[in-house]
Amino acid sequence: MPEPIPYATNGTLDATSDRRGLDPYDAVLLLSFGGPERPEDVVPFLENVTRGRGIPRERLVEVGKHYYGFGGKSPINDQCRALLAALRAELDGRDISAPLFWGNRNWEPYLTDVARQLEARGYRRVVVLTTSAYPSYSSCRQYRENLYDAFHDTGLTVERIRHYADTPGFVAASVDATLAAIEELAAEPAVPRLVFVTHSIPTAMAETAGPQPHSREGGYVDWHRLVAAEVWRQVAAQRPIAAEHDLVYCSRSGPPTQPWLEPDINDHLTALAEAGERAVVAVPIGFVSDHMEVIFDLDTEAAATAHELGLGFARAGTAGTHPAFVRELVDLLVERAAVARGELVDEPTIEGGDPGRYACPAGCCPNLRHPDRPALCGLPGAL
Ligand SMILES: CC1=C(CCC(=O)O)c2cc3nc(cc4[nH]c(cc5[nH]c(cc1n2)c(C)c5CCC(=O)O)c(CCC(=O)O)c4C)C(CCC(=O)O)=C3C
Ligand SMILES: [Fe+2]
Repeated sequence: MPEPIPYATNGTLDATSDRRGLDPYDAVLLLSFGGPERPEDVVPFLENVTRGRGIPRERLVEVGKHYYGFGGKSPINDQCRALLAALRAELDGRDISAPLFWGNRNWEPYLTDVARQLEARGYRRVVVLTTSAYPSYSSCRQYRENLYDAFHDTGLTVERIRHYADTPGFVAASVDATLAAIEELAAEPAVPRLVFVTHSIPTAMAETAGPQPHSREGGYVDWHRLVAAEVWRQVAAQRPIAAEHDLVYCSRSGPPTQPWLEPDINDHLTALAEAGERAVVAVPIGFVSDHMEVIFDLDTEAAATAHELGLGFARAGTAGTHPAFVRELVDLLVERAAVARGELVDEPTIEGGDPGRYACPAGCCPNLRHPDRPALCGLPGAL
């Protein structure tokens, strides 16, 4: 027997074993960002993430401190393990025995290693779901480039589910989490204002994000605005909240000369306090789990800013392993398999949502530095 593949969720290790339910796929792959597990991992992890990305050294020192402040361990890998367990249970509950594997772009278990293991075991066709819900270079094409790097010299076919931020299950998880955060502010006399938060990206990346048509702000921002408005609408139907809501950003990096999406959450909290707002709920719709950006940029930094300003502050959870989200992801896998079999499918989204793409058109979310870098999961012949 060859070595077992780490992180196979059901012990089914070769492609000829039982793999019912997602035909024609013989395996599912959860693809995530990765994060350090111990202090010695922090520097090599940051080097992996930022190789060739032009991030100033001071920013790296600063981000390293965020990790060391949490013992050198990011929560993201444990969150992936929890998501794998939840997905396995949901798949089993639907009698889908296709094996589920896990690989990361920037840390162990590395995607490249998993790709080789799958090839060695005779897998042929894999469906991928990423822990990244929106279109943009950083949140979509960069994952597709890394899939190319890992799989292009294997015999495997790799396909992926569509973008899922605007699906009912992702939104339901965020609505529940926002209601829970509002409860935490119950002692505040003022009605809270919902401040939606996502990862800032360079404006040049934002303006070219996502398939056409999109507004001048680009597909990344458009998708967030739609999701934010829908979460606000569903929460407002159940609790008194402020009529206005906002979309703001965290985790800016890059050189100061390069424009990134604004406002930063800390600046925005200051502006809200000055305008007389008394309480806010930060809703991190841009993230799928409570990883380092969430526990540092929001729970540590933004919470401290709010405290200094005398602003009531609570942070809603991310989708994580919320049952509605886990069910949605499995629905999307089942839907993707039906598409691969050539069947017609519904593509559920929230009102006004874009169903996203199974395969990206040419030039979608372009790599602005290296436009010719190959990527998987595109339309045939499209770069
Ligand atoms: C859109 C987006 C998401 C959301 C979508 C998705 O989830 O994919 C995301 C997620 C994440 N980003 C993460 C970590 C980092 N991102 C960095 C740098 C960057 N992120 C960018 C964008 C995004 N990033 C960009 C444009 C850069 C600049 C450099 C470049 O152009 O590539 C850096 C370098 C240092 C810094 O500058 O901050 C680090 C350490 C972690 C792991 C957290 C953990 O460990 O718990 C996660 C989930
Ligand atoms: Fe990032």
